[in-house]
Amino acid sequence: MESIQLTRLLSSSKSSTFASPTGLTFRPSYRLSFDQFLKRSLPNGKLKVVRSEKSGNGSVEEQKHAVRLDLDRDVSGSVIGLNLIPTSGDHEVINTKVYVATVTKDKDDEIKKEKVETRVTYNIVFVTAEAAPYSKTGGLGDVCGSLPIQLANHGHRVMVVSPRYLNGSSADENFAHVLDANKRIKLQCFGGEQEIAFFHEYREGVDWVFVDHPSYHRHGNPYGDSHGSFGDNQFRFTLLCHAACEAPLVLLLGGYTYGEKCLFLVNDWHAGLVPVLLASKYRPHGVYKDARSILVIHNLAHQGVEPVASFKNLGLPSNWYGALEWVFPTWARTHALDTGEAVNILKGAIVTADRILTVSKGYAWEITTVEGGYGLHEILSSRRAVLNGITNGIHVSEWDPSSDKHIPFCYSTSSLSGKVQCKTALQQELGLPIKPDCPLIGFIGRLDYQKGIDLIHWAIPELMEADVQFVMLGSGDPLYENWMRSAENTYRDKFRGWVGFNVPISHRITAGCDILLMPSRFEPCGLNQLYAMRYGTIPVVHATGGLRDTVENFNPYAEEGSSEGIGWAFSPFTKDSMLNALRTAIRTYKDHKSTWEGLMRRCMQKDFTWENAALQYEQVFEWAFIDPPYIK
Ligand SMILES: Nc1ncnc2c1ncn2[C@@H]1O[C@H](COP(=O)(O)OP(=O)(O)O[C@H]2O[C@H](CO)[C@@H](O)[C@H](O)[C@H]2O)[C@@H](O)[C@H]1O
Repeated sequence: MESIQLTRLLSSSKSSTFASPTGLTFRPSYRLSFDQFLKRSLPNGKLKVVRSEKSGNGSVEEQKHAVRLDLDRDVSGSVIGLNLIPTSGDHEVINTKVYVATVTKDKDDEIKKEKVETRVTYNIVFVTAEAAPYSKTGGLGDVCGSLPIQLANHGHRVMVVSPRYLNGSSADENFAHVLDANKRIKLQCFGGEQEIAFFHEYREGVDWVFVDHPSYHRHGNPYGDSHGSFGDNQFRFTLLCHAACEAPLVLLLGGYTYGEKCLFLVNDWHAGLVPVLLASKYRPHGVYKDARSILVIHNLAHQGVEPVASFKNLGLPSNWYGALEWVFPTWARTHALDTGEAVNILKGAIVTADRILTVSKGYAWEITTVEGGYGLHEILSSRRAVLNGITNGIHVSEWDPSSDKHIPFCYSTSSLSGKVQCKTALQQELGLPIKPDCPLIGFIGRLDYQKGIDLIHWAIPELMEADVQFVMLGSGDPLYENWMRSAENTYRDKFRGWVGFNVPISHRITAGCDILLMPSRFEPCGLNQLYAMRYGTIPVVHATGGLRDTVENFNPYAEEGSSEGIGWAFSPFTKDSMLNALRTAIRTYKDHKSTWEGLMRRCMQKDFTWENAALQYEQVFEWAFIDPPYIK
């Protein structure tokens, strides 16, 4: 069987940068390598046929992206078609409407199936404090490391801008293939000119762009070290935002810039100055008039709040203070003379971005409530018309029990035996008694207030009375790190606490455990429960935000025993409610083996690919460009 893609350029969508059709350009899908393109004109002269053969494992082969489609004209000068040619030099790309037809042929060359879909492609610029595998402290890194690749697979031109962190550890190896882009620029902020350099790697169809500055080179993680958060984080992420606004204008990637008509996807407060800069610094000078920005909120608890005096450092016109202005309620002030005034970067992004997204539908609603809005619920409610929730996907090839290189035995729905082997191997690795039938419960995550770690702390004495084993992997609050160490001594045969951040171990725990516990106080989406399900590990979660959206409660008595549930979502947020859910899960595991296997299979069959989410993102992109910029 071979697959042929027909790509036809029909029209530009709102090509305001290029007044006449002669300016139309199209950047072909990154899924196809240049050498695989076969140019063919159809009789009407307007259709080009592009042929692609994928490699055996379905992966993409070598890609060259300095490619331009030039216009074919008839003698009168009218456009009649397109030519595909290699190109170099500065070249602006605008949005195009691409009709993609997939035709499947059998060996006798008979057409069996034809599927035609319309896609508008965009120049997308992610701005983020972390992007895996280069940098990751949590789910933000996962999302910004995988969603861009999916969008590039859909034919969009995608750049991800994040800092080039170097901390002198083996993690620096993650940047081994990142090269100096030979572009230094000076940014106006913090009382003078700050010089930064751009680095770049083109990988999996995405331009990974890194902002380099000495303040990104230090021990610790992207935000802090063992002494706490870095004191100059506002400076470090202000640089990121200024640099990200310049990158589409100044960086020649694959021979041409991204240009002004791009879509900024601004992730969390670290990137929050981008929409404020677009509105205050660029648009008044006629730049980025056709760009749009979408704020993606992964965690509202962190807002980038600093003293008012720091406003002058941000490189914003002074009359824009109001956008970032923030006054703490009286109860949150520290002393009688504290006026509560501050600058809040996330708030600035909420009031200037064209649209707002969060990482699940449930969380999109929660942040408009007093309980979930962290003081921003009223502002967020006022923008409800442009606020949407899209549940994250996961990197399904990185998290795949049938091929995971971090786990000792692979398995799949058709052969589950590897799972119990992963479990006994994990028990052995952790020095726990090897008991294949003893329910093994896992927790992976940051040890902080959000993750409900206090609930686990209070529940452990009761839980340890049952015939169970418990393993925790996490770092964060030193109080809980020390508690994990001491609990190991108290429950030698039942409890293990691994303090640290370790990706291979997180895979082994995900595969080896029977149950994954996530008692998060709030959870915008949550990825660990999705990874767990893919590995047939049943989630027990607090029914909040994305956890409630993704973990359908299993009720053995519902629907005459054929409940489609895939885990347990407990509520309210109390120790007893969590223990009840865990006891039900443990009982089901021990006494109802076939029910448990059904749960495992249903979990593993769930579709958490990025494909689903990417289509929803594309819908929101379209809406963003239908409306004029929120702040003109
Ligand atoms: N000690 C450790 N060792 C190894 N790996 C570890 C680890 N601790 C955590 N991880 C990994 O970090 C990621 C955590 O992702 P989550 O989505 O669960 O939470 P996080 O709160 O960071 O993300 C925020 O952003 C994401 C993305 O939008 C939202 O899903 C989430 O709700 C929101 O709080 C997972 O890949 C997990 O395996």
